Amino acid sequence: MEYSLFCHHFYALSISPVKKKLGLLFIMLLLWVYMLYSCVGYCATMPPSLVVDNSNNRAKETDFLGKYAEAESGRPDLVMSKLLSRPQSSWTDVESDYDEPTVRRAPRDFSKDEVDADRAEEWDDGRRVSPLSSFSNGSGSKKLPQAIIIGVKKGGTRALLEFLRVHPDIRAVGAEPHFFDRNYDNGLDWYRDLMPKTLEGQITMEKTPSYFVTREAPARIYAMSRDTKLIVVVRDPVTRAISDYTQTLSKKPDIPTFESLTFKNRTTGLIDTSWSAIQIGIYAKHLDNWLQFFPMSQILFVSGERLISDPAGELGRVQDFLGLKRIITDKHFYFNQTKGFPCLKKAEGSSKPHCLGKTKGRTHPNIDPEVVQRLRDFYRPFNMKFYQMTGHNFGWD
Ligand SMILES: Nc1ncnc2c1ncn2[C@@H]1O[C@H](COP(=O)(O)OS(=O)(=O)O)[C@@H](OP(=O)(O)O)[C@H]1O
Repeated sequence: MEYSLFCHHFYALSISPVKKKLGLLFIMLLLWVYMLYSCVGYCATMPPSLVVDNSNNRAKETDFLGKYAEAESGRPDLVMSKLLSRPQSSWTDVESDYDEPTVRRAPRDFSKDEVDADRAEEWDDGRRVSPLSSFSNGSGSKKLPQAIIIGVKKGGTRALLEFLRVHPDIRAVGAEPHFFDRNYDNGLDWYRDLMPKTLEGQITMEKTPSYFVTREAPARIYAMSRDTKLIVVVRDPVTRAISDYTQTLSKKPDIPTFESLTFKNRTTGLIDTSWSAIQIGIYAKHLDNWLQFFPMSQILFVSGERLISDPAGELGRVQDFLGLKRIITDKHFYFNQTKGFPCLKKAEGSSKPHCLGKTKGRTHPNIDPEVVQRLRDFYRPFNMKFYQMTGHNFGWD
């Protein structure tokens, strides 16, 4: 009897309007908390706006430069003049996506404004960080990068960064900051703010392939930290040039043929070295610029070809160079027949296989073999010099 009375009361209470409202409120609260949670997570993964008021940063930067010049009593004038000069690419205007209106552009440069779109697509490839992982990213602090992939454009830099991100001791910014070429005036605080948070012992990284051909980049990186480790992914300069051209062609189908752009004068066979696609591949010249500031031991050259044929092997060298345990091994890769490239079995922050996007691994147009041969002849002495400088034969000849 008592039992049935209790049951009756309990039943009445459990379906009472008050209980129902409370239940509804509780669900709404849960939903609200989840939405807030998601929003925080999303915001935490957004890169800070590239358009900032940098007046404050500028002051800090000047202060930093002053301190730097004092400390660098060896060659402060050289460093200061390099640091304070306007960004320019080495040699002539090598990087085509540079959009500073005061900087002269190479006359036959067709790739203006195209590169970031390419990279943004690659970065925003559906592997958005979940709210949960954003919360786990809450600890730690943002640091300036200790290692940077400085080049080369179309070398395989995105593949290398995406592979490295699998390592638990590497945290990298996905988008290209272009700090040491285009955004230097924004100051180091701006740059640091772009970086993901890291815990003690984790390495912060970024990649901006145009640094390798930017005259001011070595001095500026040196000024940030002379201990910065530099990584350059190099690829056969002829294939690299064709890859570069293919990218431009995909955005601007009306540009002249590769063959006509290659020569200043087709009859004399004079190569147009003012064309950025050609100029970037003269690695020895650009490297010279870096060696004014960094010892060879601080620069690692990754073979773009081997990054495709043996990604684990190249990643092993990179992990050693960064002083990290070899965690990324051949177990992390599989060869995707459809893509025609190695892909990750599990990408960072995901349990799914991951190949790079469609802007990586494009089909190249057929180029007149005579022109290809002429380019091979053109690059040979520069390649030899580069092999000598690096002590490594990349086998392009
Ligand atoms: N695993 C994997 N998947 C896809 N693509 C790969 C991979 N490894 C290297 N590559 C080569 O990377 C080339 C693009 O180089 P980058 O990422 O340095 O280009 S960019 O400068 O950032 O635009 C790209 O050049 P193209 O083949 O000419 O498109 C690829 O050949």
